[in-house]
Amino acid sequence: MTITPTRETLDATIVQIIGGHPLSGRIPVQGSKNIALHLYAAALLTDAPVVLAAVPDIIDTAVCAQILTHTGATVTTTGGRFAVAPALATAINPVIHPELGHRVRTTVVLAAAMLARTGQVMLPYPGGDAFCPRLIDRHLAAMQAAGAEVTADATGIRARCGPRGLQAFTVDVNTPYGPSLGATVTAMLLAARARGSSLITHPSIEPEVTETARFLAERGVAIHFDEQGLHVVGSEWITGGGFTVAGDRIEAATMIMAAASTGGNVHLDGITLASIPEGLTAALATAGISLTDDASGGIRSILDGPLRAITTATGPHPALPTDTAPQLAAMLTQADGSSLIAERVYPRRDTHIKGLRAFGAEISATGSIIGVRGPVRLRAASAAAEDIRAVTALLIAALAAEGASTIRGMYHLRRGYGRLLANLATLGADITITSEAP
Ligand SMILES: CC(=O)N[C@H]1[C@@H](OP(=O)(O)OP(=O)(O)OC[C@H]2O[C@@H](n3ccc(=O)[nH]c3=O)[C@H](O)[C@@H]2O)O[C@H](CO)[C@@H](O)[C@@H]1O
Ligand SMILES: C=C(OP(=O)(O)O)C(=O)O
Repeated sequence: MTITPTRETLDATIVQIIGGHPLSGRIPVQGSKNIALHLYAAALLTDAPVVLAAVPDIIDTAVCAQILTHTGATVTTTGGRFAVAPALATAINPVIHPELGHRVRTTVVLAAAMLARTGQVMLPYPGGDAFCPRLIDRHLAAMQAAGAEVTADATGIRARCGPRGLQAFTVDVNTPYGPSLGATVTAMLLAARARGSSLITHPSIEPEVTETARFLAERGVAIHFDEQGLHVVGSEWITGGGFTVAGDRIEAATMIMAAASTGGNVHLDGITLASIPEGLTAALATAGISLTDDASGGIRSILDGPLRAITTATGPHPALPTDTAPQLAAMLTQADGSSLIAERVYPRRDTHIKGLRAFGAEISATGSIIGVRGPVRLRAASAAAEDIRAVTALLIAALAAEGASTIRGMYHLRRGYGRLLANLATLGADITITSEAP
């Protein structure tokens, strides 16, 4: 199956940036990558067609759409609208396409939806960014708790329920790094179809979880959070209808930090301050960037002088999102003083460091603590990265550096950002996209 532009085309793409121009202006924020991907899985649970609006035009949504098609669902994507009509339970092909499933992180969540609909599923090991081992034991524990027998071998995982189908269950989705976002959604989708009332303890409260819960609740699933956890009463019929994907808080953070790294401010449409996690707002405020809701819609970033060094830590929502830490490190190369970012969601997430050093950044990793010394006058460089947020960290460094830099790794960028380069150009970035000769 071919997703366009192809991986080969994107791997051969080189982005040249002539840095040193302050970025300012007004641009739209896309629908959230990670919320959309979990809603694609939730849509597989429904008994009537679903239309998702504001889906981002990225590789991961295209891959997930093809995974859904492979299960027998009818899907169409037009201009940010994703329409899906799942196959009847008896006609679902309970196999996640091995190659496609190995490309995205939500494979195991999609598999949970198929298990919930058909009582069985086969899936490859999930993909997504490979910055460190990313365990799925809590997802599999939820499947087992719901009554499935789960077996795994080198090629993938198989889960199968007995003749009684899914039963109500209790599962704990906590991990040594905090509640698992993905496993909370996996458990929630299983519970939405299990017979009886289930309890998910220590649930994640990331927007991916609360938006998927809202999607299910609007479709008739009884679901609520209390001090015990997340309660879900299984439903025999889950209706369809429309739902809008919330704005991408990680893309918003990326644009704010890119602009601030060049001394500029942005006005972002399609998102409000309520969608920005408190930990992110606080970290930006300490660095000298305040965010406000604008009367005309969207949010504005306002830099109150030279950037300042900060000490901060990533963590589960509403703390600073781990998916913004690489971009933050790039921005802090321009801040006055020594900054520290403690990574608390993944034991190591430091794939951006090597590339940032190529620009002359003074950056170190000691265990899970990233140290950045600034302000450094970055020099133009050629650099590549192999995951979404590491690539955006390099783009930020190139925008702040004097002269012409080249960045590679556009497959990873397009996995999560639909129009980032075009938006940066709108803000005044000097960007040329070329392709390496074959
Ligand atoms: C597609 C998507 O939405 N991806 C996001 C999702 O990933 P994802 O859902 O994979 O992240 P999790 O919240 O599950 O993982 C967080 C931490 O828990 C550990 N863990 C997770 C599951 C498990 O069964 N056992 C276990 O130990 C992981 O190794 C990791 O250290 O949340 C991450 C944390 O906010 C984000 O960085 C990703 O962008
Ligand atoms: C790590 C990320 O995504 P994924 O989980 O899809 O790899 C991310 O969005 O930063």
